[in-house]
Amino acid sequence: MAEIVVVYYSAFGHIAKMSEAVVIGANRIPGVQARALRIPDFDDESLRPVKKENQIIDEKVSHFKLGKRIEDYKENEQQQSHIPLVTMEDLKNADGIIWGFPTYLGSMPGRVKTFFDEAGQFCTTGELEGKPTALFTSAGSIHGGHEATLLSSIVPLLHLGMIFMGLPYTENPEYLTDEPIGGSSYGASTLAGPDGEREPVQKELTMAARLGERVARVAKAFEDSKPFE
Ligand SMILES: Cc1cc2nc3c(=O)[nH]c(=O)nc-3n(C[C@H](O)[C@H](O)[C@H](O)COP(=O)(O)O)c2cc1C
Repeated sequence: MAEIVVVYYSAFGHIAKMSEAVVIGANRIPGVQARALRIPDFDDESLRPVKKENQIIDEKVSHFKLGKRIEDYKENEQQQSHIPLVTMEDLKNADGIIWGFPTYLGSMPGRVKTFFDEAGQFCTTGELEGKPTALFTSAGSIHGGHEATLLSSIVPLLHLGMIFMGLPYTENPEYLTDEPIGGSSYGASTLAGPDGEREPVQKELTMAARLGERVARVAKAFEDSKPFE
């Protein structure tokens, strides 16, 4: 059995929904078991990006509905509480790892970078080397940095010696479109909207599922090619 872990961070639930689709896709491959695991927010509330003192209510930023967002954040934290927290052991034991996180300032959230830094120990031990890996993200705006986030996030994965996989055109005709949807050669993505009200649409979820399927197929093939232990 090849094990796939979908490791995600999600403040408002969009990435959590995408992770469900990635798990479903990975589980389509016979002999694969996939599950989602969560990177929790910072324990220290002063480091969290979503907090009351950041929610300045002002005419200029009214389209972001910032006041409402602190309530959404708390609700989403509660809704995701049944998803187990990821550990370093989970990463070591997995045959493939798919990472999902929102776009913050055109790159990965600080909490996710901190988690990668903690996993930096594997650069020297090589325990993640050779595992297939992929990425998905979400962004408030269609021009908010989906591709910048995915591209820059490949870097730590390569430092860890993982084998990066994207989303090929031939398998994903959905992103050859003029519709305002996420998705690119670098990984799956969804739009949250400037006020966070948009939900992932079916085409984005379909691409997320295919990403899971693709990594799972390779992880299973690698597992099958290992010498009998
Ligand atoms: C600190 C912070 C920075 C953000 N930066 C961006 C950004 O650069 N571009 C963008 O389109 N959206 C940005 N957003 C919006 C997030 O991408 C959006 O909330 C996220 O995709 C929703 O995913 P989630 O529901 O899984 O948390 C930012 C949000 C926060 C809290």
